[in-house]
Order: sequence, then structure tokens, then C-alpha cells
Amino acid sequence: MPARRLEQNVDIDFTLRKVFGKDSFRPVQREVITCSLEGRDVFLQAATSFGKSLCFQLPAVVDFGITIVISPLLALMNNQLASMQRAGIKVATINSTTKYTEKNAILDDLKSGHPRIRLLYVTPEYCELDYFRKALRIVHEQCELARIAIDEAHCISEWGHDFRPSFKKLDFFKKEFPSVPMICCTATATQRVRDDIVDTLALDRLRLRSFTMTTHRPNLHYEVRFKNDEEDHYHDFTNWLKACYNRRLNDPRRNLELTQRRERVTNVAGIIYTLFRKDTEALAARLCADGIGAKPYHAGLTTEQKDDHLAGWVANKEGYDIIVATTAFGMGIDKENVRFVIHWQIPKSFEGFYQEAGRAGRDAKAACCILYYSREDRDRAAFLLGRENERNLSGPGFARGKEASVQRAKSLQALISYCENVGACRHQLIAQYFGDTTLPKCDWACDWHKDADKLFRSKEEHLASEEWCATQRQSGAYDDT
Ligand SMILES: Nc1ncnc2c1ncn2[C@@H]1O[C@H](COP(=O)(O)OP(=O)(O)OP(=O)(O)O)[C@@H](O)[C@H]1O
Repeated sequence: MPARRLEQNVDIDFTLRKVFGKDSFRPVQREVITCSLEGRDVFLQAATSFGKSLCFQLPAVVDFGITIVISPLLALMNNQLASMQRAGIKVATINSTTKYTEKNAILDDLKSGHPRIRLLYVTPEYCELDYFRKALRIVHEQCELARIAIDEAHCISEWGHDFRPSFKKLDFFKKEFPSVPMICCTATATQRVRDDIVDTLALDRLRLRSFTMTTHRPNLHYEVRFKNDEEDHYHDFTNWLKACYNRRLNDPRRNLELTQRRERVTNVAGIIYTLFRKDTEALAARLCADGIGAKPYHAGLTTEQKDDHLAGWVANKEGYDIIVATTAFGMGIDKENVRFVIHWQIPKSFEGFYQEAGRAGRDAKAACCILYYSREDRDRAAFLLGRENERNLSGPGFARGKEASVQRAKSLQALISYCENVGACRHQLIAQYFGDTTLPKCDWACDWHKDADKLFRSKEEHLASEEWCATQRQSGAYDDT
């Protein structure tokens, strides 16, 4: 294990200000960072936008040696990499988009045994490769393997059992390097998922320090809007958006601020999530035709297109105000002024819904999270999930895969109950799902608190009847979803 800087009285407040440009720690960040610098294994569960990344990035900067960050998604890695490079931190990634020469240079750095890179982002699949493991052994022999960070650790449990089995092999680190501390971060884990992560990574429960914080995001305004297949909710959304523009335009104080900042009235950054790739393209084109700047984002686009759409959106460029995305765009995306997240249909899991909604309001200012819910979409999502589960169960590891399928079905069912519920606070329903120990206080920040009667009436008025949906299901209406 490398020598620890903490033993040399490192000033983490200084690094926070000097390198990361932040004035002070958020609650609990200091404790987590100190624990990690002391060489303890840490499990951190905290709300979206809490600032979990800093809890492994700052130790990586002040400690000796290199931190390996295992991250599930390319967009997430690139997003974090860009912000650290801006801060002058020596950081790198090896993933499917890394050029051959760049990859070799990184591996050479590792094989020197004394890497100059402070943080290296890799996928779980890469951690399975023999030559990468060999390079890590060299670093470890030189006592320079400082820490292993697992970002979005819930993916171990959600995906590891079937379609990304490499997550299950991450116990390699504790088995091979038991003294190298690990830090696992996630925003979404129930008790079952937490246990699964700890077991999979072979962490010692007695030595593990767990921080489980609330999932509550008080500045997010949650709303469910009811619809049916006969209704096109496009105009409901554009009317809502135009009302936002008008509020900015007609409020003299806001208008002055916009002029001073030279900001467009239409610069209201948002994300719309759809279940299907084809919908991202069609919806973005429809919005553009109506003069609303929107770009699609899904796994089928070229890397250049994805980079261009993400960069334009992050830079608040005209024509890029809204990203219409599949779940390929989600976890870890950190843009501070996202004012709304719309779910065009019900997503496939409660965790996905919370993660995606969590892209909004990361500057702690108010932001809206609207989910358009119809019973037809509910049945489509269930059909889709069933089909995916069948596909995943055809491979090896049937028993664990089956359990994961059951959990996914439960998660969708919980989200359906959340949507159909017109008698409780949305913030409290979310906190209950994740097993928060205290129920959050909602300051008129959900549809039920704002107008419970209207919510009830809207459900009665817009949702298709269960009888009709059952007939549709029987006739196979969703089989070509
Ligand atoms: N102490 C701090 N002071 C001010 N800003 C901070 C602090 N810590 C983190 N942040 C900022 O908060 C934002 C969210 O941090 P981060 O992306 O790490 O969130 P997260 O907890 O990983 O969220 P998610 O699970 O949604 O990805 C970032 O822009 C980060 O720079």
C-alpha cells in the first residue's frame, strides 16, 4: 500500500480551493474524503448532484500513486475527464474510443511503476484484460496503486448479473490487492443492492465505512402528467416551455439579468428522455421545425455527432437547448443549469427515473421533472422489459440472471405505482422506495402538494381504462414495440 499523505498533515481545504475551485466542503464530503485517505474502504450513497465524484477525485490529487476509476459509461467518463483536465489534473481514460497510440502511452506510464497519471478511468470490461491487470501489478509492486473507485456502483447489481458480466469480476481488486482501499459511489441503491455490491466486490463488512445519505433533492419539482394514446402531449409540453420563455421575457428583473448576461430568452436547457431511438430523432426534428433548438442523442449516432450535440448543449449554444435522448445519456452527466427533465414515456425502472431526473437543477436552483404517463406506455415498457429479460436469460448464469429480471420487474412496478399514486407527496414516495430513514419535507415541490384535487381529476380524465388496456394487450397491440 502506498504511503498516505494524510499522515503528512495534508491540507485538503487548500486543495479543494486551489485545484477544484470550491470554497468549502458540502456536508459529509470531508468525512468521506478523510476516511478514504486513511486507507479505509468506503461505501457512499448520496443523492444525485451531491458531489460524490469529489470524494475520490480529491484524494487522488493529494495522495501518492494512481487512482483507478471504474465507470460504466463513456459519456460519464468523458464528462468527468473534461472538467478535471480544465482543473489541470493529470487524468486519462482507456475505452473503446481511445486511440491506439494514446492507449499505449497510458499503458507505458503504468508499466513504469510510477505513473504520472493521477486518475485513470476504465470500464469494468477493460479490468478483465490480462495485460491491464499485469500493468496494475507492476504499479502495485511499486506501492503506487493508491485507490480503486467504483462510480455508479449500483450497476454491479443492476447489470452484472446478465448483460455486463464484467461487473461481477471486479472482486479481482480485493482478491489481488487486499490492502488497496476502495471507494464505491452511487445515488441509487436499495438495501438489497447495497448488500449485493459489498458481496460482489468481496469487501469486508467489518472494515467498511458506509455513508448512506438521503436521496432527497428539494429543488426538484416532480410532476406526473397523465395522457393516453389518443392524445399527443407534444403541445402540452411546448405550451409549458413557451410559458417558461414568457416568464423570463415578462419579468423585468429576470429580463434585465438576461440582458446583462447576454443570454437568450430561449436558453432554457433541458433533456427529454424517450424509450426509443427513432423517437429522439423525430421529436428533435419536430421541435426544431417549431423554432425550438433540440438535438438527438442515442447510441446509434456517430461519435462525432454525439460529441457535437453534447458540447453544443453544455456550451448553451443556440439550436442545442434541448437534448432528446435515450438512456444512453444519463448517469453522471453534470451540467449545472438544466432547468427541466421530461420523461416522454414512463422509463423502465425507478432507478433510471431518479438518475435521469437528477440531471436537473444541479446548481441547486429550482428545476422541473415531468413524467408523461399513460397506461398504454406502461404496457409497452413492461413488454420491452419482458423481451429484454428473455434475451438476457438465454445465456449462462441463468439463476442470478433470473433474480435480476425479477428485480427489474419490481422496479418498474414501483415506478408504475408512483405514477398512478395521486394521494401522496412525490418526494416522499421516492424516499420510501430507496429506504431513506427520514421522510423529506416537500416545500410545494410536487404536483400533489401544489394541487391534489387537480391531480386526481387529471388522472380520471386522461388515463385509458384498465379494461381497454387489457383488450389491447390481448390483441398483441404492443408486440411490435
Ligand atoms: N464542495 C463543493 N462545493 C461546490 N460544488 C461542488 C462541491 N462538491 C461538488 N460540487 C459540484 O457539484 C456538482 C455535482 O457533483 P458530481 O457530479 O460529483 O455529483 P454526483 O454526486 O456524482 O451526482 P450524480 O450521482 O448525479 O452523478 C459538480 O458540478 C461538482 O463540481
